[in-house]
Amino acid sequence: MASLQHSQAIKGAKVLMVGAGGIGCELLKTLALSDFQDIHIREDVTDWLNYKAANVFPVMVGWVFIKVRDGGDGRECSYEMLGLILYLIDMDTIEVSNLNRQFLFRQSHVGQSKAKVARDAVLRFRPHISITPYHANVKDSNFNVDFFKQFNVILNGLDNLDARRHVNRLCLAAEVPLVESGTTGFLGQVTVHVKGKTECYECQPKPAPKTYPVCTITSTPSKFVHCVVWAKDLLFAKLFGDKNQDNDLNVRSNDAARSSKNVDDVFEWGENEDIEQYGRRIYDHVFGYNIEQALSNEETWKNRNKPRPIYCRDVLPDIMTQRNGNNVDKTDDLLSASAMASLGLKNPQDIWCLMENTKVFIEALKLFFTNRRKEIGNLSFDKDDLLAVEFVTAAANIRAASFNIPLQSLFEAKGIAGNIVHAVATTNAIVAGLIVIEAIKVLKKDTESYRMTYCLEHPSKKMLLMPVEPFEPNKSCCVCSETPLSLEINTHRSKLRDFVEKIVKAKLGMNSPLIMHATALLYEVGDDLEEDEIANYNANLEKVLSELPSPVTGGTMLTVEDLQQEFTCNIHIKHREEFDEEKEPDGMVLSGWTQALPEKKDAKTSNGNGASTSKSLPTKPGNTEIDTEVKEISDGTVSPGTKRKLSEFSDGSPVDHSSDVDETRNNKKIQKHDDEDELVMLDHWDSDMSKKQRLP
Ligand SMILES: Nc1ncnc2c1ncn2[C@@H]1O[C@H](COP(=O)(O)OP(=O)(O)OP(=O)(O)O)[C@@H](O)[C@H]1O
Ligand SMILES: [Zn+2]
Repeated sequence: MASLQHSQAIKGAKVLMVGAGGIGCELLKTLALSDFQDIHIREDVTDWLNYKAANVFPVMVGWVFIKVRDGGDGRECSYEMLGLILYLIDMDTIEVSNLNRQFLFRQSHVGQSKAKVARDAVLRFRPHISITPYHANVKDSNFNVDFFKQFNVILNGLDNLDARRHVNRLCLAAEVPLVESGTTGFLGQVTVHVKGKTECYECQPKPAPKTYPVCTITSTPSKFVHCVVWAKDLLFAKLFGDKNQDNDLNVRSNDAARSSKNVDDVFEWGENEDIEQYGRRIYDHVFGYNIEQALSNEETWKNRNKPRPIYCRDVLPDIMTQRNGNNVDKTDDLLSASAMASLGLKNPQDIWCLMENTKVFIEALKLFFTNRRKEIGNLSFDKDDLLAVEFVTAAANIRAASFNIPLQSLFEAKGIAGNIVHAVATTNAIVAGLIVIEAIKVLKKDTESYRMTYCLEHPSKKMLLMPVEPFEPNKSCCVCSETPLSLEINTHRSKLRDFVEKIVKAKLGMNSPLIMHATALLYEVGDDLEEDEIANYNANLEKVLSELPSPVTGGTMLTVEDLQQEFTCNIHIKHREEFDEEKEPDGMVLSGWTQALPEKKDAKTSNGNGASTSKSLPTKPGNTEIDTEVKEISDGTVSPGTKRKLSEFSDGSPVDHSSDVDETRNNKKIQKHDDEDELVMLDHWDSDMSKKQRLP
């Protein structure tokens, strides 16, 4: 399989891998094992592969290889490593949660750099390979365009849009090809991006994450996910997060008896208040009093089932320490870190009853306030923080009980709260194989054979993979073309800070922005700035646009630049007075697409190793056949974002996004910002792009 051509292409290649997580570890192993000279595989494996479909075979490099090594039947299996030079960047250390998903890591590695451990693990079976690990963020300034220029190809195994966009821009600036990848459960994809030849990673918009109207979260939940969003973004944030953050929870109580003297904010912990008392008071406020308040608004419940208020004393009359006994040994790390452990609840897949949820709620709150007091005020929900997950699960379940919504286990709630689609190791292995295949084509400069390949969940016609010829660059992409963007904004009300935070950083993904109006520099970030410059820029941040030293008004063209990313963007400003709070929560609307359909190309599809198949993809937009939408996969990876007809390739089942969770706060809808995974799109891209048919 590994032809001389392949070997020569790999020989001496200098490759940068970004990310040593689920895909990254597979990729590192597959890369290290890929450069074999000769391979004989067991017949049963060959049969299986032939049966499954020829196009699956090449992408199973890693998988097959392991099979061969494990179960060899005496046939020869030889390979020889050539001079592959690998650089590997990952900013993370290994956590317990990585162990069962990333096969290179062991318990003893917890706390160590992922990049270094991954390197060491691979060196054990490929000692001659050169792997340079960086325990660092790829957005650090030392990984600049010059750093990127030294590589023949960049391979991404990342899990968030922000880092992906950053790498995309550096690859464009350095003119180095990028092989991008992502998986979600059984779904996966690998795409190739070569400047000027194919679309860049940002040529196609990313579908907007699901958002929920504020009132659904605060008043009328109808699904468990609504309860989780409430528990995580409102209650958890209110109790343990930044006190200055806006929060839609009702913090006032007219019930003087229950709120004692804290009538202004019932969430304030009273000085002499026992922690369990405090927990019970919060419980009664959010699950009892607030529900009664909501019920008093008759109009809301005309066509809905009424919730029932729940008070702690009705579910759990006794003080918990008495019930548990005082036998909890607080010196035991686990008992003090987990409410479940402390209460003797073992199976995370069990669905707790209301009383158990109430106990977990009170116990988790107690543990936060007794053992993690210093963190309070700075916490944000982290799916890997067990105590936080326990608290959110319990709170979501109690709310669900109140609204007559079926309760869920901690395992389920964690998946929803953390926006987790459980990883499937085989998908990662397949995707890693696909990355290597595309990387080899890139190294061979075999442009014609590049394929974007999508792993489908439901194979049909014996195909698991859908390879598609890459698209040409999108002429209206603001990243790889110079098409200006347009921004509707109230120039008399919005401050420069709003523009920087909501547009330049959040939407354009710039790290170190510089903002210019004609020749006037309005804002800049950098280590080498003088103090007076910093003061000046800080003062500008607080000014409304029309009152800046060089006023920004309707008709102004702003230039925004990120020097590290070598990315420049012109933004045409349009003044607009009013914005719809629900639909345009940022109070500004950025648009960029000229709506032109990408140029048509011949509808060539092929199998993963370049041979073509007889299947062709749909030819007309608005095809009346049932389309399956292949879209953003939740860990920030992107599949076409447009409709493709998959019916010839799959059974047409839609991609399941049920676990995509979004947040709601600040009296408005906001987009999901999972700890790693932010999916952002420019306003109005979605509606138009969802109609586009990229395939000719
Ligand atoms: N900006 C960045 N710089 C360097 N590495 C990054 C950056 N952003 C993400 N990564 C790395 O990319 C990897 C993505 O891998 P993966 O999706 O498997 O996530 P994980 O954290 O390993 O697992 P999980 O998210 O399932 O807990 C992670 O190891 C993460 O540290
Ligand atoms: Zn582009």
